[in-house]
Amino acid sequence: MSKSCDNNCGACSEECNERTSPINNFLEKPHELSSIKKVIGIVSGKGGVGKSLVTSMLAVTMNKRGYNTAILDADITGPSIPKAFGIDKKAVGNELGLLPVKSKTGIDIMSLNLLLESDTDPVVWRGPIIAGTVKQFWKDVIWKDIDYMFIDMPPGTGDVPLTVFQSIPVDGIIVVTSPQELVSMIVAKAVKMAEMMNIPVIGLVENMSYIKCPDCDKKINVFGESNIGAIGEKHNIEVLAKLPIEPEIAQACDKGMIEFFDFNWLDTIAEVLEK
Ligand SMILES: Nc1ncnc2c1ncn2[C@@H]1O[C@H](COP(=O)(O)OP(=O)(O)OP(=O)(O)O)[C@@H](O)[C@H]1O
Repeated sequence: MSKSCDNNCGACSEECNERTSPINNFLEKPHELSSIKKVIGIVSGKGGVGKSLVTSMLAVTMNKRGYNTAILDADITGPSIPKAFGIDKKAVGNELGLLPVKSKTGIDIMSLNLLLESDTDPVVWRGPIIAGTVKQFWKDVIWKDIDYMFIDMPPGTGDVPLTVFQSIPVDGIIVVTSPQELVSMIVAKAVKMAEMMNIPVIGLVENMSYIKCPDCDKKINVFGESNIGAIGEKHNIEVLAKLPIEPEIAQACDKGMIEFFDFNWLDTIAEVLEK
């Protein structure tokens, strides 16, 4: 029994001998026509560190390896996935459910921007509506024969990520950080949240880790020496990738060409996922 036990088993997630009622299970079933083998959440402690970019690149990496891949864009108020893939057509539905839009290389994508009339319309919604929309992307969209689904999570550890973790059976999370963040605190928070939700942390990705000198190929740590390795060790989590600051990445995203950008930074993650 936990030291702080107040005998309210209904509101507690700890398994113990004194438990009087089962742990609450808020998991939602996917659409009956969906088939999704693995669900990976991409999280970050704050916005703008490259979470959507890593989500897109992971989907591209797995798709190139021959897997049926999908992206559920749960970043409802800042959906940037359709732009990176240059998708301008809208998602449509039929009497059975909503259909994801296929990218040029065949990645299934659902994002609020694929449903809004104009992708510049702001989403001024309260938390429960946003969380409800994410649940609908899971329950009402027909995700056919998906080997790997990547969820671009909203940044932070607030209400919406919590609902996503409770309602979607996430197999593991990948934490994206950047060196200028308060990495140690951010990673600790993400790891603790994952522990509370019983979700394994697959590994860490350090984005904007360095720039490569165009003349001599030397790696320059713009934000100083990274201590992501030590932080990973402290929490027993592997650092799976370090991405450089690369203007061509930003350009590929801006032009909607991320699928055709040549990179291999995430191959280690692909191998871990395949295992
Ligand atoms: N390594 C990089 N090199 C160059 N540009 C990058 C890199 N990582 C991200 N960017 C650019 O930075 C911007 C923000 O990235 P992104 O949208 O992936 O962040 P995010 O963490 O998902 O943000 P938010 O959660 O606020 O939506 C994008 O324009 C992206 O193209």
